[in-house]
Amino acid sequence: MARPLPGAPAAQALLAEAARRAGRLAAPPGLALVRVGDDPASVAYVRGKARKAAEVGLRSAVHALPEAAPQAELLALLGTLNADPAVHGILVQLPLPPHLDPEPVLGAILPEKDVDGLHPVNIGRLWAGQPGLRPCTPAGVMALLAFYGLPVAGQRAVIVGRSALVGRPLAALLLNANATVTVAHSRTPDLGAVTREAELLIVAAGRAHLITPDMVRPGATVIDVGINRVADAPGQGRLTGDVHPDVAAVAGALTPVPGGVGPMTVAQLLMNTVLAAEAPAGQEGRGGRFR
Ligand SMILES: Nc1nc2c(c(=O)[nH]1)N[C@@H](CN(C=O)c1ccc(C(=O)N[C@@H](CCC(=O)O)C(=O)O)cc1)CN2
Repeated sequence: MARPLPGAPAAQALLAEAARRAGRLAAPPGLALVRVGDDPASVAYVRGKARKAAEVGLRSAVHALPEAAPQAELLALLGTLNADPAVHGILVQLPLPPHLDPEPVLGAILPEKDVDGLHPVNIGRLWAGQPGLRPCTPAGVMALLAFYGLPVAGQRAVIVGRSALVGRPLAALLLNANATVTVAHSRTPDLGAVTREAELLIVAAGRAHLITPDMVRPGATVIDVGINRVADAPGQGRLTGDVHPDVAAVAGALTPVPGGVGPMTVAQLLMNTVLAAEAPAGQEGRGGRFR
């Protein structure tokens, strides 16, 4: 059976490190959490981020705009937060309502306050192998692998999924860590032939149980980033990953869903906020602290 890789102890270690470093600063790092609309999942995620921020000694504020807020109102809020020296990190919870275009919104956040790592400057720095703030879930996956002492350098890594939030930045992080990386996606023919090559298989496709045991190389490390709500139980439904539970019989190590990568996303956000607060303004590219 695969070695289970629960996220809680790894997230706890990252949160403890964030708390230790936040405590060394002259003032608590400030995090602005921006939410538009009342999507229940987004409300819950933002609430969870604010709660964890308080636990590690960060100062956070939630800015909730109504569902119909125009783009100009959101951009004006981001301008105010950019100009506030007590705000070190700004996060706009995704997805935005359909009338809002995420590209100019994410691009309006100052790169040095972009604790989600989604500003084009930070994406460019990531792909150039330069210091910068990194997207939270992919950086959380790297932290999870490091916590469990799982090798990355020299590994044949396959990512299933090419989203801007997970698949693409994770490919850059793995490359920067000297893995040999393949990105597969919904139009990859014979997906199983590609995933069976992987010593390190990371799945962020958003399709419940897409990866079955026959698609996994025996002994592979499998990281399941999928969070799918399946309506096979009364009430809200049950959460399950992109990886079929039977993969545990083939893989060498496997993250659970829930309780795997999810908690790392929030922990990494708070670490990114501490990194942003540590870097003196304008020095984030040279100081090397965002690496
Ligand atoms: N601006 C951003 N928006 C979104 C991001 C992001 O990184 N930045 N990621 C996701 C949502 N997300 C954080 O925002 C997130 C998702 C899941 C979890 C988590 O801990 N999941 C738990 C299960 C929770 C549940 O019961 O629903 C788990 O996997 O164990 C945390 C954060 C999209 N939006």
